[in-house]
Amino acid sequence: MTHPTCWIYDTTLRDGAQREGISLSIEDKLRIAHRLDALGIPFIEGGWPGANPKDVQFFWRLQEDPLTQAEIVAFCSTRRPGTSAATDPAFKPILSAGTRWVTLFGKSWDLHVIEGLKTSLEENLAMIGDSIEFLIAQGRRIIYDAEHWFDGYKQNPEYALKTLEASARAGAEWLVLCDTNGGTLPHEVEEITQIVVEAVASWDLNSIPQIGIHTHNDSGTAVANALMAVRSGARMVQGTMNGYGERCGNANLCTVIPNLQLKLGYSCIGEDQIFKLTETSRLVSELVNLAPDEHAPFVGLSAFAHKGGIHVSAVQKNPLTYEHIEPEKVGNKRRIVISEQSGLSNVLVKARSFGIELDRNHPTCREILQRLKELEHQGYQFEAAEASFELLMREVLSTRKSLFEIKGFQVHCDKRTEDMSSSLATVKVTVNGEEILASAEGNGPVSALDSALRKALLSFYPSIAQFQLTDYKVRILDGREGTSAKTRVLIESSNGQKRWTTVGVSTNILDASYQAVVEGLEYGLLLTQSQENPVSVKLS
Ligand SMILES: CC(=O)SCCNC(=O)CCNC(=O)[C@H](O)C(C)(C)COP(=O)(O)OP(=O)(O)OC[C@H]1O[C@@H](n2cnc3c(N)ncnc32)[C@H](O)[C@@H]1OP(=O)(O)O
Ligand SMILES: CC(=O)C(=O)O
Repeated sequence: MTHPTCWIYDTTLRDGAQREGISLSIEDKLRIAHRLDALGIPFIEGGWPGANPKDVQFFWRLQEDPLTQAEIVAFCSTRRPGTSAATDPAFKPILSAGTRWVTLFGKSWDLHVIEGLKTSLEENLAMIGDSIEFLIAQGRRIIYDAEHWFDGYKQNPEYALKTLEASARAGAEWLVLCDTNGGTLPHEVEEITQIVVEAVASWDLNSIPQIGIHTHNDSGTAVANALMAVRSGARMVQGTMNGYGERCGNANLCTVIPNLQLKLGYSCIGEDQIFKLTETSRLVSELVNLAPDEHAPFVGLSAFAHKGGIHVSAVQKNPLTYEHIEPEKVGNKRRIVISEQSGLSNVLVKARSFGIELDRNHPTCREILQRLKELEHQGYQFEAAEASFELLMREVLSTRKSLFEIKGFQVHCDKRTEDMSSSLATVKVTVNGEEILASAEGNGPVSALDSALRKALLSFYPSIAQFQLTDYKVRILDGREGTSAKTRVLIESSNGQKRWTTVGVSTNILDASYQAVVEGLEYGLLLTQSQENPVSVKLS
């Protein structure tokens, strides 16, 4: 069966870069463009050559290092009122960008023509027509972005259609309906797109342009609007990776593509490429220096995370019970989260992931679940601290090895001047019956304590030298208690190959940190030992 094509047009490098907080270097832009190319996106808008020096150079750099399959597109506006396209200096850098395709945006809304451009409705039609004809005469193919299409159509449908007709008669191959202010709702997009498709078919043209859609997310409906337009006959969707864009963003292509391809049967990117979507989404968020949205549909870390016991129990029997697609199709994976919302099914799945086979009828399983729920009630949170949960599980199963025992610690903090503060920690530890007293300094109490513990244990466990504390998060659990509030500390550690997270809770921030640091070291040592001597536990 052949699937209809819906062309995906990515504008992350132009409209995406208009999001507050994003500033891309030329190198970032090149890396993103190549990743989108590898994902199979057919049109990639690179920027507005001439609007800034970076965008000019980006297109030149791409000429030296071209994309393999995507069309790179330059973006610009129609000529200025009262000039001619041939003499408008703005088109010079567009031509020197050397792209085959140019996207030209023009005004559809009479309000913008009169009040924004301060020109006549007739002159705006001439600006659209001249600009397109000029660029085509220079060998370019044109995508026409009808800015404020839906608002313009609602105010003055006759004039809005005239602007589209002017672009079609001048030779634009795509007419893209833009919901620039993002205020239009899905049913309106459906209805108006249908009207446009019919109108365009009724014009007497040598070649009938195709319709595209460009939506913004100000009403939270950018993706829904794009899908409705496709249902009404649009065959190009413009959007951005992770929905980045001006104000509330653009249609998120990481949501649009799987919906179109996996649900509505359109061909957007190769069937052997869609599994790269999650990886590409995360890479782009890394390059734009924004934390990935963990709850993003399809590609978020939590998109296929199951937390409620009822869900986990059912998903074990058949994933379709709580998943709308197979996560692997978009390169994501199923995760089972452990928390006070868990049932025995969560415990069994987690145990298996730790190499522990449990029988759900064994009373110890219930005991683990009860301990988990009691500790979460006290403020512990295990969903992000799976290393602490594994230690808890091993303790209940009596398989938690005693690698060291801490007899006590002292921390002394010294603040002498505004700029000078230091801490000194002393710990007493026993390992294999031998007692060690070690002290270390740090720039704060947690760092001093961590260093003193490592110092005490290093000669017994040399692998500790590889462990690093990679993240430290503190959360106040009952803020109304002020400085005597209960604190939860999450510590992420790494041995260079693996990362693990541990948790501590106390009204004393140092004690909470201490619990998390000690479990972090213990878990790291367990990992080292299990790499050297793999063990599995079976409890039935
Ligand atoms: C819907 C969209 O997202 S469109 C893309 C928006 N993106 C950007 O604006 C980012 C890049 N923009 C820029 O770097 C600058 O705004 C430039 C280089 C384009 C223009 O800078 P300036 O010449 O200093 O003008 P300025 O930004 O103050 O105003 C924009 C001008 O473009 C005009 N303009 C807006 N749309 C169009 C259009 N479709 N056709 C022709 N002119 C237009 C405005 O009327 C205004 O003209 P004016 O200076 O005579 O009032
Ligand atoms: C062209 C464009 O970015 C818009 O109308 O939103």
